[in-house]
Formats: sequence, structure tokens, C-alpha cells
Amino acid sequence: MLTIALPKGRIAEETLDKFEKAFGEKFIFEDRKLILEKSGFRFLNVRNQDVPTYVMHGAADLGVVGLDVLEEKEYDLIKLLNLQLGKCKVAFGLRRGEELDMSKSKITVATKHEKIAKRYFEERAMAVQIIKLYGSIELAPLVGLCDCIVDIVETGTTMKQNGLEVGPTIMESSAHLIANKNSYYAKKDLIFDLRTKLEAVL
Ligand SMILES: Nc1ncnc2c1ncn2[C@@H]1O[C@H](COP(=O)(O)OP(=O)(O)OP(=O)(O)O)[C@@H](O)[C@H]1O
Ligand SMILES: O=P(O)(O)OC[C@H]1O[C@H](OP(=O)(O)OP(=O)(O)O)[C@H](O)[C@@H]1O
Repeated sequence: MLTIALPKGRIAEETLDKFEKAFGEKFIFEDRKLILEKSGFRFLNVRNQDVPTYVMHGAADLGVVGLDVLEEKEYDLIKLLNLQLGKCKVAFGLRRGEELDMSKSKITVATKHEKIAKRYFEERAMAVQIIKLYGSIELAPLVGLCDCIVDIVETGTTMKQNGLEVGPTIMESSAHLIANKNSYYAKKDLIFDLRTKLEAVL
């Protein structure tokens, strides 16, 4: 049995579609149920940010999560496979017509991705104040909460619709299959078989 933590929403659905293609069976969570057990798999329906936590503590052998979340958590986990889903980038968002002013003594950045943003400025030896937000990040510069944001960009529509421009990219992200280190060794055969079958349907 392999326990796999999936992030609620579109990535979970798209991952289960891949499992259907790989194993020829439908995997669907029943209404409001958080566990789906079928054909040797136990899927857990968890919050995106919580996926690495379940895997790190061994409550799940495997998980599916964006590289952006992995970078934020800084856990020691094994990256098994790029699932080619949830492709996006983590980038700056600036009020239209403004640029990232690297000569400023201190920049205020609002973001969900605190560590990624902090590292960007540390590497450039620049002072930064990070304001942690949990969603609707694009709103923050419009009402003067910050100078700029660091957020997920896919099409760029959300930024554009809110009077922002996409600035420099910090990292590219896509959903990866990750593994707990102990599970990786203890359940190597099952995990390798799964990886091979998923790889074949990507
Ligand atoms: N517009 C997008 N296009 C493609 N991928 C995205 C997009 N937005 C987010 N993602 C990817 O999907 C993951 C999940 O996004 P989602 O917005 O559901 O996360 P979240 O709001 O941080 O989750 P939670 O708050 O439930 O923990 C992100 O970490 C990122 O890797
Ligand atoms: O470049 P785009 O194609 O417009 O996509 C980017 C948007 O998608 C995500 O938002 P989500 O819908 O997950 O909402 P939230 O993060 O504000 O909760 C992300 O945080 C951006 O706001």
C-alpha cells in the first residue's frame, strides 16, 4: 500500500487523471471524504501547503506538490518525478510603470512565499521587509501595503487585471511527485513501479 498526499483542487484532479491513464481505473474522492483507498493506493486530500508536512513526517509515503512549496518548506524530501502539471513561475509584481528599485535602502514585499522572497534579497545583500499574506496577493501594492509582491504567475492575467506588471522571475515551478526518505527505501519496488507507470503517461 502506498499513501499519497494530494493538494486539494486542480492539481489533485489532474494527478488522479494521470493515475487513471496509468492504471486504467477511476480514482475519485467521495463527497467531503478526505481519504480514497483503492487498488493498493491510499490518497489523502490535504491543503497544498500541508503536503510536504505529511510526507516529511511519514504520514504519507509520497506527495504531489509544486516546487514553489517545496522551496518554501526546505524539507529533506526526495523529488521523484516532474508531473508536468501546475506549471507556473514565482515572480515579482510591480505597479504598472514601476520598476524594482534595487537602490532603495529597504523594499517592502508582500507574499505567500516568504522564504523564496527573503532568499532573493539576501543573495543580493539587500534589506527587505516581508509581509506574509495568504491569498489575493495582487491587492497589496494597490492599497499601499507594500512596494511590490512576489507571487505565482501563470498567464499574468491576475496581475494585469489589477494594474500590475510582471517583474523579474525568481523561479519556475511545476508539480512534482515527492517521497519520504524512509518510504523510498522501504517501499522501493512499489515506488519505482509507480514512477515508471506515471512517466509513461506524461
Ligand atoms: N494559476 C496557476 N497556474 C498554475 N499553477 C498554479 C497556479 N496557481 C498556483 N499554482 C500551483 O499550484 C499550487 C497550488 O495552488 P493553490 O493556489 O491551490 O495553493 P494555495 O492557495 O497556496 O493552497 P493552500 O492555501 O490550500 O495551502 C501552487 O503552489 C503552485 O505550485
Ligand atoms: O497568472 P494567472 O494565470 O492570473 O494566475 C496567477 C494567480 O493564480 C493563483 O491564484 P489563486 O487562484 O490560487 O488564488 P489565491 O492565491 O489568491 O488564493 C496565484 O496566486 C495568482 O493569483
